[in-house]
Amino acid sequence: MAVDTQRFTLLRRLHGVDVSDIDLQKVEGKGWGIVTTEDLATEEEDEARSLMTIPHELVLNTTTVETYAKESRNFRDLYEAIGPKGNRLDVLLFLLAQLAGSGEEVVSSCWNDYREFLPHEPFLPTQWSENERALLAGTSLETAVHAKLLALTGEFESVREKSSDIPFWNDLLWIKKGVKLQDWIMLDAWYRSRCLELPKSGHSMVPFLDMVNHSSSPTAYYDENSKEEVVFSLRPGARLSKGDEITISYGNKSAAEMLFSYGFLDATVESGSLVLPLQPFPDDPLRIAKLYAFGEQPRIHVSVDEQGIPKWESPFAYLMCLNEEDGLEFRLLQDVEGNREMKVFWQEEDVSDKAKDFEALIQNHEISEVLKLRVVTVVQGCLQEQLEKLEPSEEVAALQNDPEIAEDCKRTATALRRVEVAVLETVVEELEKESTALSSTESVIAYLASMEATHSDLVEGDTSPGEDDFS
Ligand SMILES: C[S@@+](CC[C@H](N)C(=O)[O-])C[C@H]1O[C@@H](n2cnc3c(N)ncnc32)[C@H](O)[C@@H]1O
Repeated sequence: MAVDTQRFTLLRRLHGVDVSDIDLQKVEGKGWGIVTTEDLATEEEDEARSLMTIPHELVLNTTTVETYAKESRNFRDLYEAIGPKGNRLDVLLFLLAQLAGSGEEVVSSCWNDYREFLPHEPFLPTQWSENERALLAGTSLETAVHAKLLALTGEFESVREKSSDIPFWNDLLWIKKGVKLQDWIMLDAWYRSRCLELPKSGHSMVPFLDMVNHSSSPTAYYDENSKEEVVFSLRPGARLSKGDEITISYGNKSAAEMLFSYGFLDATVESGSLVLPLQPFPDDPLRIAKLYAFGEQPRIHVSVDEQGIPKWESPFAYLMCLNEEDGLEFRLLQDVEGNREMKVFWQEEDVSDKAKDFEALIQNHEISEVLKLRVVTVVQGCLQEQLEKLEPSEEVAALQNDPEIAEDCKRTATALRRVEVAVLETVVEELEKESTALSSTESVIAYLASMEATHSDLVEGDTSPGEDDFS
């Protein structure tokens, strides 16, 4: 048995983690993984067969960090100085304290020792070098990774500034340990790639369970029992031979999300999806009101399922393509106390709580097909623009041949580009069909004819372009 796995076993026993018929092992291309030490089989109707039970005390989330802050005065100083908090930031602070190894007061649970089993080499795109990240140009990850790095830099600066006022942490983190932005990015990568959603404890990091790799056809799952222990069990109907890897599902995520959060693409998945940002028309006088009423970042979701069926969805595109002549109106109403509130009206009806439902709201409009055609055209234009961006530039082609760049980054970036192009091309084709069908409806033909007539009247009557020529 390798020294690493012996140490892992010791640590597991020391912290009361029970296992049966499984062990830790290196798995080709995946780092560590969990494998069976016996042939294992369950029938569909069998009771769940437990493979590992992890005590609740080892679960790391905001509750455990809060408890820990009560016990450790030094950590409490740090914890109270940094805010606002949330599960992720709390856990990152805890891991930062562990990373700094701040002595007796900040040694807790198993995380101090467990850290050595976590990946220290870069594996997420946020950890890639600048040139490696440039390989993502044109993919939906390009802006996501850039935005995440900006956010991480801001967060790190804020932690540094606030902790520098506390002599203990200033000395330990910034003088003795010389913690760098890259360390903070690594802590974020650990959290993102190892955080699970437990049914009772919520988003948590769970040591030992976090050694299980992902598969789209998983053989195991996790749960919490009545003692809030985390139980890792074989799925009903699973059949494994001795030495086979046991896997769970990390969720049904797009290729970009998998690469962003876990650093790999699942080559066995035939379906694909992606999310693109959508901007309102820059010259739309209602654009600010529309963004405000919509209440979240406008996006286009596109996907192609295992059967090759394309789908697209963009609630904002419907709102974006409507204007006052169609019956859309924003009113600022004031209550008796003088508070002002913006309300959205559609054909005189208050639809303020339905700003994401315009696809349904336009159904009964007399020119609903015209309105739908506008949306289809806008979405199609955005997808086509993204397809152009996905054409590998000369710079990307040169980076693909650069021996300094990790092969893994080249491979995954190329695979992501291929998946996104395939999804976009299929959805654009579908939109083309929808556009053709809508363009041949009577209402669209009549509408376009009336537009043309109005245009000709204007041109005929307009002999001298003057101050009113806005063309
Ligand atoms: C929760 S950890 C699993 C344990 C991990 N293999 C390790 O060595 O620590 C998640 C990470 O495992 C790797 N991983 C999990 N499933 C994988 C898969 N199907 N293919 C490639 N890598 C995988 C990725 O690096 C991912 O970020």
